[in-house]
Amino acid sequence: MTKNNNSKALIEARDLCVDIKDATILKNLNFKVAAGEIYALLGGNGAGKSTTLKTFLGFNKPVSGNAVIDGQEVTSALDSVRSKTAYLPESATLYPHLTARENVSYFLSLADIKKTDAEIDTAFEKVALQANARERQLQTYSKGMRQKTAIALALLREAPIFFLDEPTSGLDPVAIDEFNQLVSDLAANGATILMVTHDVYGACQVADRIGLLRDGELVGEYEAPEGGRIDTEQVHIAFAQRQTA
Ligand SMILES: Nc1ncnc2c1ncn2[C@@H]1O[C@H](COP(=O)(O)OP(=O)(O)OP(=O)(O)O)[C@@H](O)[C@H]1O
Repeated sequence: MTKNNNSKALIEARDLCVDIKDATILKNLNFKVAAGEIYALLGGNGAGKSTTLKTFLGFNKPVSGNAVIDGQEVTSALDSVRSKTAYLPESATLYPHLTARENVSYFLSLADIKKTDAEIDTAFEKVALQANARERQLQTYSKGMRQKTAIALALLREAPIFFLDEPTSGLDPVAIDEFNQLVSDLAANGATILMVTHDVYGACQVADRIGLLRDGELVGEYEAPEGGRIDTEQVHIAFAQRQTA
């Protein structure tokens, strides 16, 4: 896999340093995610995954270095950057008492985006959200179905860049496979995806590249071979060593 070699970087950490309450959390973080690439930032508890995501979402201001999205520094071009990005938190922040269709329509109207019912149905079809579920309140949904709704919304917003926070935690194995397929399809259609996770196996299944994060530093990068996957055992060993080093 060499997607990243020729494509423009849409997500980039450049010598990124972030402090939280006087503690240095991210230490000179450098990585690039190319257009159409799936990059998994893998790390144990407290490694700095959420801090990295929050920095790219504009909630943390770097003390030095840059978080750059599509060539723009996040903190100085927040509105522009946010219009290009979709964020899927660990628990989707949609309204439980609204149906999937109502949720999507409501959030689109907030963003002043007009879509027809047919276009909304096309998005639901792309994420394989069954027709008979679309008019049900989200409080009756599984986590996998809520994620599908959130991704359908992102597709309708035409956001080309996705940030996924522990996307497969709490999903059963079938839902994980389905989700990974959906993420691969998104990337195949041009989406750029940064996911943070502590799931070595899941990251190796879906990512084009993995960055191993430990104690706020990138300590290794792994790339899938052309047409293949990143070797789970190699990453698992490195992950375990890094945890105990
Ligand atoms: N609001 C905060 N106040 C104090 N320390 C914080 C705060 N947020 C994060 N930290 C610290 O920053 C470090 C990185 O946390 P972060 O949440 O980014 O890690 P993570 O890799 O996402 O971990 P997890 O997998 O447990 O969610 C940790 O040591 C954490 O205690």
